[in-house]
Amino acid sequence: MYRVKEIFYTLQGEGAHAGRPAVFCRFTGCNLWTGHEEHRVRAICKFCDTDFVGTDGSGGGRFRTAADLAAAVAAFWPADVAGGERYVVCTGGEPLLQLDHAAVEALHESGFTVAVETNGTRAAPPGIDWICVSPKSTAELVLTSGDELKLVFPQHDARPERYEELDFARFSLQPMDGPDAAANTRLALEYCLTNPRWRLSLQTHKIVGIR
Ligand SMILES: C[S@@+](CC[C@H](N)C(=O)[O-])C[C@H]1O[C@@H](n2cnc3c(N)ncnc32)[C@H](O)[C@@H]1O
Ligand SMILES: Nc1nc2[nH]cc(C(=O)O)c2c(=O)[nH]1
Ligand code: SF4
Ligand SMILES: [Mg+2]
Repeated sequence: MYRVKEIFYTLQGEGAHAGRPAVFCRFTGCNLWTGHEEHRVRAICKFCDTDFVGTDGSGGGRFRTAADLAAAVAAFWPADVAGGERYVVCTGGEPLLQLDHAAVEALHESGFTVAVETNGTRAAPPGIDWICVSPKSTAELVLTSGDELKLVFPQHDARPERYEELDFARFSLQPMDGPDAAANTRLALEYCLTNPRWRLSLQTHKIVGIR
């Protein structure tokens, strides 16, 4: 059984694939925060910008099999668009609590290239086409290689230097959204200017006002 908060079609807003049309499949639940505001101060990850509780979002639900999940995702890829690769971003919550090899295979069989946004604390099933790891605070990192390491910045207990020798093809620094978003954007861009292995990742979907 897969529990999904919401499924929607939009542009990938962040990181190396920003601007790319994608179906987002947001899985319910996370191992670093319950998702309830009253627990945020005690959570390992305290700055989450996302509601991942329940299965009540648009396109959300409980899907019994991998084929059911893939069919639900495929229903959001517009039928009337020509060209381009079908692309799905599995996120959450923490997608690697639920995404397994069967789901990845079923998504491939439905014609999708499969990307994942993960906090990196759980192993990934084989076959994922793009793994973006976003380390959080003191949480132990299990996924130490992948396609992109996208660090939310600044985190006093998760500094960029700790990750920059890991085996990732791309290093992205994403300003922490919240009350200090403007100052954090300034800090992130200044860090990239002085540490050119890192590239600035803006949450462009928020800038243009889409999901
Ligand atoms: C909501 S998370 C879900 C996927 C996974 N649990 C993770 O943390 O990577 C999706 C992306 O949003 C980023 N994110 C969450 N809260 C943020 C915030 N306040 N500012 C900037 N990025 C944030 C995460 O670091 C991650 O890259
Ligand atoms: N447009 C858009 N791009 C995104 N990239 C990562 C997101 C996420 O919440 O995982 C996200 C999101 O929520 N919306
Ligand atoms: S790990 Fe990801 S989903 Fe979980 S609380 Fe942090 S940002 Fe949100
Ligand atoms: Mg988001």
